[in-house]
Amino acid sequence: MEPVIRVEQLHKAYKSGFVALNNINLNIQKGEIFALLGPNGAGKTTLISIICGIVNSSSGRVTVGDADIQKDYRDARSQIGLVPQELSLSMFESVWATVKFSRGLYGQPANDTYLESLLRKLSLWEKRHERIMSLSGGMKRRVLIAKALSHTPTVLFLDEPTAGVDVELRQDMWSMIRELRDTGVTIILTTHYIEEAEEMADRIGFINKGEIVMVDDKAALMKKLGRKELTLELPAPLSGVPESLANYDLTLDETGSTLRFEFDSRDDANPIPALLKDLTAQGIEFKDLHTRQRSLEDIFVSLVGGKE
Ligand SMILES: Nc1ncnc2c1ncn2[C@@H]1O[C@H](COP(=O)(O)OP(=O)(O)OP(=O)(O)O)[C@@H](O)[C@H]1O
Repeated sequence: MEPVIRVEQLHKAYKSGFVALNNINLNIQKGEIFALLGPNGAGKTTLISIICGIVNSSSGRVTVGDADIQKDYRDARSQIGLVPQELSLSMFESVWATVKFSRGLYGQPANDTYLESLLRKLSLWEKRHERIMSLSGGMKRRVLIAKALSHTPTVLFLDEPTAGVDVELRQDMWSMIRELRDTGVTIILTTHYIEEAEEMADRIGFINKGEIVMVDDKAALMKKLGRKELTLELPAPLSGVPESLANYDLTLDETGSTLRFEFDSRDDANPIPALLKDLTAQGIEFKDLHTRQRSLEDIFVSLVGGKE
């Protein structure tokens, strides 16, 4: 797949001197749903604001398609739709007028046929004559998406699309975003809900303190999530993992008293009995043991944990 967005060595220091982005490199593939996951203040909004041309970078390069966001600003911007975090709508306007006006802002010729199909796709067509103020919160969010897509962009950014929305509306947003992707729009969403990234994304990028700490396919992450960890508390510390146990994925903590064993819980054969037998044969005893499933949250915490 070819990248539709390329971010190279992107650096952002705000006027205060605060470094919000530290040499970010990232490619977004055409047609994917990419979730940018990170805690509050990680730099998610700064990153998408730079790509969308709202905030200037300190250094580095971003291209959308073949357009450089600084040199070919208009071209780059015309390929992007942005759904901001806050509801930013004129409450007295009708749905139709709002969406039509947005398209005009991009200097695009009127295309009522396209706007009709867009409003139908977002289940807004029946509401087109209603004023924004009379719509429910969910419908207002749909109007924001319609505005962002009014100039036929190929890439849609959604900044925290379901922050503060109830469970039902969240499910609704998720299926709508999937439908948009199925029509060929590349989707980039920021979220601090791990569940949202897990549910929606083809790929997930973890950002923390202005750095991309990992980018991976969701499938690869789920494989890691399929892993279980067995922890054995030993009565007497070991100086190292014995050679004869090298074929097990074992790690010893720094005290030598906790032995951890990672294994794939989806394998039919459970490796724990064999390991315990081999430990006994080595004369290694344990006073306690427990297992736990690795979660996306564990992976995230282990990635960002050392950076406090
Ligand atoms: N205009 C600004 N001047 C100085 N610092 C800023 C400015 N805008 C953002 N920051 C700081 O940059 C860091 C990254 O902010 P950003 O909004 O990009 O994070 P975020 O990951 O989107 O967080 P959230 O999930 O809370 O929206 C934060 O520490 C923030 O305080």
